[in-house]
Amino acid sequence: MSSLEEPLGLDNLPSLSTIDLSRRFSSNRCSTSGEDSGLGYCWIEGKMCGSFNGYKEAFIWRNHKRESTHNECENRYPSKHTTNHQHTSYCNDTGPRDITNKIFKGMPSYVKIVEVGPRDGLQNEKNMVPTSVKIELIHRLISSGLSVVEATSFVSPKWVPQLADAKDVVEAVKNIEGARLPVLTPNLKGFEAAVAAGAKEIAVFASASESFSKANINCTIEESLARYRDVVNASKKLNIPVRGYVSCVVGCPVEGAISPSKVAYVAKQLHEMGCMEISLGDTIGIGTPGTVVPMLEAVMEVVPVEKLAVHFHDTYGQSLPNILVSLQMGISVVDTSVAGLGGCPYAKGASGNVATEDVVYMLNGLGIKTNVDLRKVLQTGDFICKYLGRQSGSKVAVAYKM
Ligand SMILES: CC(C)(COP(=O)([O-])OP(=O)([O-])OC[C@H]1O[C@@H](n2cnc3c(N)ncnc32)[C@H](O)[C@@H]1OP(=O)([O-])[O-])[C@@H](O)C(=O)NCCC(=O)NCCSC(=O)C[C@@](C)(O)CC(=O)[O-]
Repeated sequence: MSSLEEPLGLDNLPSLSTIDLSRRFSSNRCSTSGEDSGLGYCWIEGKMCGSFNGYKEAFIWRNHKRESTHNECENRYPSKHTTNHQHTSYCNDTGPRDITNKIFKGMPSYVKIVEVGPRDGLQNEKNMVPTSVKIELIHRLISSGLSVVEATSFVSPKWVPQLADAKDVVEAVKNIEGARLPVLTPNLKGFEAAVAAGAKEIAVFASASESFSKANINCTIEESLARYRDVVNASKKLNIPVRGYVSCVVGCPVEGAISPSKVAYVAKQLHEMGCMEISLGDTIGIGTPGTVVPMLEAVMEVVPVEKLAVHFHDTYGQSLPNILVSLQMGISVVDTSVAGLGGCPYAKGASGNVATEDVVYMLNGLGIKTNVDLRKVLQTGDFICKYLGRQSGSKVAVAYKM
């Protein structure tokens, strides 16, 4: 192995001050006078210049269409649905600088990471993970700087025995400060149990696929929405925030492709009933930017972008590009799972969620803040992988260990 191929040690992990310098200054746009390059913030020997465009100025893909009609060049932007489109067909007057600006313009300056490892990550484990290990995992994740850690689910223990200790987990972590610890609840029974245990935030989970809804929660989409209305109404009385999930946003293990309009419909229902955030889950990880972009476009027509989160499973290794296009479309909340743990017991073949370590690494490289300490997440991933006796699903963790 040459020295170039050797993995970086933790002390040498790429950061703004290393990789960004080469990229951000290649266009010579950032000066010490603070000229805003439009690329976001630039670093010169540790000092920031320029400013990041907030997500309010997000680069919404459908605006491209609108913009291009006023534009002198029809081919300026890639067409959203044509797969045979040549992505290099920019106008002659568009230089690399403009292209770079377009790529980075809508990116948020801060991304909230919602860590779902203790719930989505552990719900599919073959062997029961002891409650004490789950509690330790949650503590370590919070110490890594993660401000939202989904702790467990109050679902039927007959359906998901791995999380049958939900009450004990919540009772042990409910007073931890500095982080929010939502739990999943499929119905009022789960909601009441969660509240009794001390949960201060919950999540409900609907599906854009009728078949998956039946397999996962034993009811139709409409029945689930009716249940969730009851749960949200009950939570409003207690001032408990509710997150809403939509699963199978690109495809379903039974039905195959799911149309963006179905996803938009369920997301709108959850939003209108009062869910404060809607997380869009590619449950079986089959999406690519080619399918994720039209799905997000449809949802963004009916739910404000600042209320949206993305939740990718990495079955086909598409999570990072999917997250990147989501950020370009203005989304600033991303669900991840430490060490890439995860999978849904009712979605055969679904592999783990995108690894927290890999997302933090990418966001660090983009100069996007997360407040998450990559070193500590890597150590936390190491802790849980050692316990489970398996290699991490995080590429960054594997590279670091090589
Ligand atoms: C929804 C039910 C309960 C319906 O299950 P059911 O069998 O139709 O419900 P039921 O009302 O007939 O009750 C059956 C038994 O469960 C009990 N029960 C009923 N509710 C609860 C509860 N809340 N907590 C504890 N126990 C409960 C109930 O009391 C009864 O007990 P019994 O009388 O037989 O002893 C069941 O299907 C279930 O628990 N499903 C959850 C499955 C699950 O957690 N799947 C993984 C979620 S991951 C996901 O959806 C995707 C996501 C969010 O990660 C995003 C992505 O990845 O894309």
